[in-house]
Amino acid sequence: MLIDEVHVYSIPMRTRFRGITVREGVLLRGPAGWGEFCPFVEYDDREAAAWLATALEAAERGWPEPVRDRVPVNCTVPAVDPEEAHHIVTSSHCRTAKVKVADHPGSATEDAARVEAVRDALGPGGQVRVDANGAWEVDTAVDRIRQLDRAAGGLEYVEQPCRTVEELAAVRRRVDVRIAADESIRQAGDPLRVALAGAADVAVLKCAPLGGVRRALEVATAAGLPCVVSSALETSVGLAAQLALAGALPELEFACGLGTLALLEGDVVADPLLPVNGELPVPRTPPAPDPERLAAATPADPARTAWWRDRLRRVGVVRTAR
Ligand SMILES: O=C(O)CCC(=O)C1=CC=C[C@@H](O)[C@@H]1C(=O)O
Ligand SMILES: [Mg+2]
Repeated sequence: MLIDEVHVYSIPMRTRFRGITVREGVLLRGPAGWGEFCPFVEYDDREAAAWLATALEAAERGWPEPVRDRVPVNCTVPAVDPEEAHHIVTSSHCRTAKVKVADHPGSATEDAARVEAVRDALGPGGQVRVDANGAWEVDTAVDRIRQLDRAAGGLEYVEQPCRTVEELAAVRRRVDVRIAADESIRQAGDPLRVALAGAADVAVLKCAPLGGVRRALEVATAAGLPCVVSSALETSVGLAAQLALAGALPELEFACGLGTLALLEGDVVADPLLPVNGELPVPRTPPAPDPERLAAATPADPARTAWWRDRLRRVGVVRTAR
């Protein structure tokens, strides 16, 4: 590795999201700039290796040329009450909102109320999409999608309603709403399977778990579906890589899930990648961390810094051994 500087960060989330209340990771500096290594803590070293490849691509090599310089983004609405959902959407100024649903068993009524509030906040011209993170069985998915489609006055798409590709295909045959595959793309190892199985209308790409911008562009070509780039809850350093991917995709039909910095209580750069009028710029190079913000984001517990440094070392070994 050509890395000459490493910083561990820890930033609280504004609202619990994906079961997480604090986001942690490592920032690496190499000859091309800064990269972010932030696999979720439960991932093993093999899975984390793709995240390191993404960080090293940014730090050591840089990204391919973009074909656009701005990307429309959605705001992300966690599993919060309708009032808070309304507030998140209006304060984001985004024209598309992604709403988390199926957060816990028995959430159907709350989900519908949240989606109604989001539609109210957006008005008739906005787009509402939902993400169930694979929580439903096929019959439940069909019922819930119909119910949420009514609550939204029309859904743009539903992301990962069920866990498997076969279930997605079965749901897709029974509902009119588009199906987007997220976990099925990044965990299947064979993104073509999603398209061939007729399982999805949209592919959600996250460059961190796919192993970098170039690798994610190959996945986009292989999938042959319209793509949406979505974040992995990075700081602005990692978000820049996701924006490089969104900027380099030949076609971009939908808003991307890259408005997630608003979910964090802080950031590590002086000019955070927060959407303005529902858009983010496509950076040519990663932004450099700001020393004061970096210092403020240093973990209070030195054991967390040691844990991340050790993880980085282990994953570096796994990656080199491949
Ligand atoms: O797509 C978005 O609007 C935001 C990103 C987002 O929803 C996610 C980021 C990271 C982990 C995932 O559980 C989650 C997702 O399921 O898409
Ligand atoms: Mg998702």
